[in-house]
Amino acid sequence: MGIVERIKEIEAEMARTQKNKATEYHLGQLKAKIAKLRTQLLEPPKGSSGAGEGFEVTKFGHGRVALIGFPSVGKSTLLTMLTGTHSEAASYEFTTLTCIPGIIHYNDTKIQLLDLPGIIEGASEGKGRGRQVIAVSKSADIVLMVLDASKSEGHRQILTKELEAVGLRLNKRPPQIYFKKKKTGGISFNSTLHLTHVDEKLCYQILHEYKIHNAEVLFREDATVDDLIDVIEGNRKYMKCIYVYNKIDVVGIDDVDRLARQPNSVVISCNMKLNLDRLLAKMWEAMGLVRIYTKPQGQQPDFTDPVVLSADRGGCTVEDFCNHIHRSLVKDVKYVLVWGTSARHSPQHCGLAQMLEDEDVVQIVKKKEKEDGGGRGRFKSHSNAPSRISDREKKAPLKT
Ligand SMILES: Nc1nc2c(ncn2[C@@H]2O[C@H](COP(=O)(O)OP(=O)(O)OP(=O)(O)O)[C@@H](O)[C@H]2O)c(=O)[nH]1
Ligand SMILES: [K+]
Ligand SMILES: [Mg+2]
Repeated sequence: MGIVERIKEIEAEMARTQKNKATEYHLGQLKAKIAKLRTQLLEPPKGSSGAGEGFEVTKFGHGRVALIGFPSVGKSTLLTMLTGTHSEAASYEFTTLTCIPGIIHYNDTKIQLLDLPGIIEGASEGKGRGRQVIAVSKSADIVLMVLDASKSEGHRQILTKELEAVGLRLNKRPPQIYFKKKKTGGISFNSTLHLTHVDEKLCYQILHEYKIHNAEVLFREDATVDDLIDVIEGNRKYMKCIYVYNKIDVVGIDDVDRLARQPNSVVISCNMKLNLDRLLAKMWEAMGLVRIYTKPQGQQPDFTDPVVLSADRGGCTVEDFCNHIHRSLVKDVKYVLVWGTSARHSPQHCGLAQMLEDEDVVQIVKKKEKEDGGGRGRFKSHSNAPSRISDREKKAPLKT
């Protein structure tokens, strides 16, 4: 019997089982069985390479965003509008059959946007090109779930379920459970607060299902069986997702208003170019990118080509900034001067551990060089010491 049939059979058994104190252990065990089967389903078929033909797109730019949604919601239309790339759009379903990348130029950065084939219910079990589409979306930094505003009820839940079935967790953070497998010593189960979903016995059952007999488990929140399974599986990806309700030109204003008020949601119309800038701003915020402008010694900062760091990938300390410029730079750095919101005063002498913030200006002072214009106090004499520069001012050359 195939894995998918096995999963269906267990789900049917769970649906038939009365939910009560006595059966919760059995149900918990069935959930673990399904999670294990789903992980097996995810393993790429023996000998296959990654996501399959037409889906191997190399990463490019400062971040990656994947367009996920049912067929004909407007994904390709949106990519064509936001990037210089044309992706075929048409009213029939499955117009797009491969992954088509475009580049969004935004805030001095390049963000790779991926158009993908529409996915349908059952995608996680391999329906259509679901498995490849979802594999590519897992490689992105954030997901834009594109929905047809005129018929999105239920679609959002279905898509969320399909993505969760392959280990994606949208707009969630990892459960606060400390879990460590041990060589010996049996299972130690502790919690820092009263638990209402999981008790020691259920935890043992779940661990037993994974043939784990020695482990340390500490619940730091009132987590559920699903949370515990997620922690044991350890292969979940926690991603931000923006719900993009497209085609609001064919929807009543009160429905549009209701959709717009939902968290992590944006309402747009590609056809009427409505609200696309708001979508870009929400996307930018979700990406959490940090632009650092370099200021060469004795010169003005270069505002055209920032070093772009990301809190999710690598981090935003002065050290990350130096490593981004080149690996061997860190050892020559005596300290750096920072202007901007992360500095208490401008410029501030900082070390490698200083966390940088978006639009900071950084000047590196190397060990052998002396500082620009003498000591800290004397630097003040340059009235043009850059502080937080607004976009407008950036355009006009700083007075020297
Ligand atoms: N009314 C309206 N129609 C739109 C809008 N955006 C796209 N469409 C239409 O919706 C249809 C589907 O658009 P596509 O961009 O092909 O949708 P898709 O999600 O890429 O479709 P697949 O590639 O098949 O998954 C096309 O006829 C578009 O012209 C919109 O804002 N309003
Ligand atoms: K289409
Ligand atoms: Mg398309």
